[in-house]
Amino acid sequence: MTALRATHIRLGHSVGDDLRRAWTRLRPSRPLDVALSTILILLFYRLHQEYNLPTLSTVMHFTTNFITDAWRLPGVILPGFLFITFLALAAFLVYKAVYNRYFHPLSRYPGPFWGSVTDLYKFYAINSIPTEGLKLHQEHGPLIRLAPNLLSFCDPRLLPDIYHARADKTPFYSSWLFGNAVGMFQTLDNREHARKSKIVAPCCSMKTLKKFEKTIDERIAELCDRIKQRSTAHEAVDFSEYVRWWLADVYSHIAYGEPLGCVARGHDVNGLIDAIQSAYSMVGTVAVLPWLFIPLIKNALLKKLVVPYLKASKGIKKLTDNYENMMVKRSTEPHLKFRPCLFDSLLIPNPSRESLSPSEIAAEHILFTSAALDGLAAFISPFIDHVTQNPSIYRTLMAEITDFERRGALSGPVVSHAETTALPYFMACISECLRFESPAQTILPRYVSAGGLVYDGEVIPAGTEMAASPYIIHRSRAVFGEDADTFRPERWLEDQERSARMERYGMWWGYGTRQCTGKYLAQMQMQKLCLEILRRFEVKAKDPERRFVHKRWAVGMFWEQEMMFRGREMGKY
Ligand code: HEM
Repeated sequence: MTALRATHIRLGHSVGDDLRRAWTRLRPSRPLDVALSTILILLFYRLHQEYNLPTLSTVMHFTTNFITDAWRLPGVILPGFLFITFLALAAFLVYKAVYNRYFHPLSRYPGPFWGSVTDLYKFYAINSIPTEGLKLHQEHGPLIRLAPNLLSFCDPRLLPDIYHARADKTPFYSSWLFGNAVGMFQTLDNREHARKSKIVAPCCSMKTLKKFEKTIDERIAELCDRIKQRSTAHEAVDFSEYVRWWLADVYSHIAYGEPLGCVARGHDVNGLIDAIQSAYSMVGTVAVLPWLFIPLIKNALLKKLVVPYLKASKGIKKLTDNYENMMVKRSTEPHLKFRPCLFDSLLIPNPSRESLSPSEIAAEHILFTSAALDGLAAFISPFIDHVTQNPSIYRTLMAEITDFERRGALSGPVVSHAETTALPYFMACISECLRFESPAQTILPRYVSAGGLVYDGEVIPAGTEMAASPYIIHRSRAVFGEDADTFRPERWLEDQERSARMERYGMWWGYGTRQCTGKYLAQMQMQKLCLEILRRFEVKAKDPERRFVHKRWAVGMFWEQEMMFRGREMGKY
């Protein structure tokens, strides 16, 4: 709250300073500003002439007339009221836009015009940041203003100052609020997050996850069998779709004791994947206009009237239903009752620590279901594409895998997670794909904490939203090299000191204390699956000219990745 209240602190600037600064900004080198301001002034002049409404007293006069004449002129009252409301709203918006553009404490920072006047620019920025944001940073430098109170930064040295343990998230994250509780990811307050993380994070440590490695093996073996069936029939496989089905199955198996059955049945069982993807529209909207949408969806009556008709909320409902059905199944079906599952420890009361409420546990499950699918799908699809489409990378990688097979260093039926980490070139490809693709690629905003932040001699006030996009940070030439725009795994093998620096400033798992909780689960799944696919099959794009459909949402989305697989003989080497 302190951070929020501090948003409008002016840092000792006087009105005179502001006016002078605004005046210096209106110079002919900014023709777009001058043109827009002129249009605005002309528009107001026209309104003034047309409706003869030059002063506040005239507006008051109209208002009182409308009210007193109400009983006589019912046909006029509504249009009149609407007109005045419209006028008041327009005046407020213009005032806000002018304030944001010229008098806001962040007005000195460069950036897109619309970002400097309205929060609505976030609608565009949320998905365009990896491409447009990168260009803006190249043009304007390390800090750009994406919305009146939001600065995007691309200087990796700022990461520890922004993503520190006491930093609060901003309402940008307040999406998916249809339930009564929020998961860790959407928890804004750092203390509240620490409370939840203390309880949930131990479920996701590498040591705990070891017990699910055999479960992952079972699912990998099933997927590879399916792909093999298709490959013997010389049929192309939509790999991106199979990956999503596989991820839904693995998560369900680990979290509830049995797979959903997507890979076996060859479709999105219960429409769960569609449900997750449909929720994105709401995520985007709530993230951009939290002040409008959060009260709306939290209001009991509106929630009843509006929310059931939104496609996104149907998606969330499906996720919740899936969670509830699976929990009922677990408690009633004997073969599931004693199978160990991911969040078992959350359900057992433990006097030595706090517990999560049932709705908080449900929120974590729903969050994990969607994170487990999106983040990993955004990694596995492009990984297989990068390493198989580049002949030199593919040759080097396959030579390494063959060499390890020959030496008996890859066990079966599925390679172990520990074994995957021993292949240096394979691991360099993993790091390079995390860097280059950055599955979570949108901006990840935090409030500047009390006391503000000094950067380049300038004070950025407390309460400012500061955000970095992993995709942009990973293009820093100072950290990742002059060829940061190229996919080149070798960069991870050339110089130990540089590799350590790249690790230190990499934010593929996020940065600081609020890094990805599913990191170890993700690593285990992606390294084992990718290596096993490459080890068992020769992989080619069906049409190298049209390899997939790609959309940059908050995470990268891949569809229609048609690939041809041909069985390799394992153990031949
Ligand atoms: C390649 C795969 C993945 C990538 C690149 C990834 C990336 C990220 C990133 C960048 C964040 C931080 C976002 C922020 O600062 O706001 C994050 C948070 C999170 N991720 Fe992942 N993720 C992946 C897979 C997973 C998986 C498989 C799970 C769980 C099954 C998961 C669960 C979470 C959770 C719970 C958070 C919130 C952490 C918190 O706020 O404390 N992620 N992830």
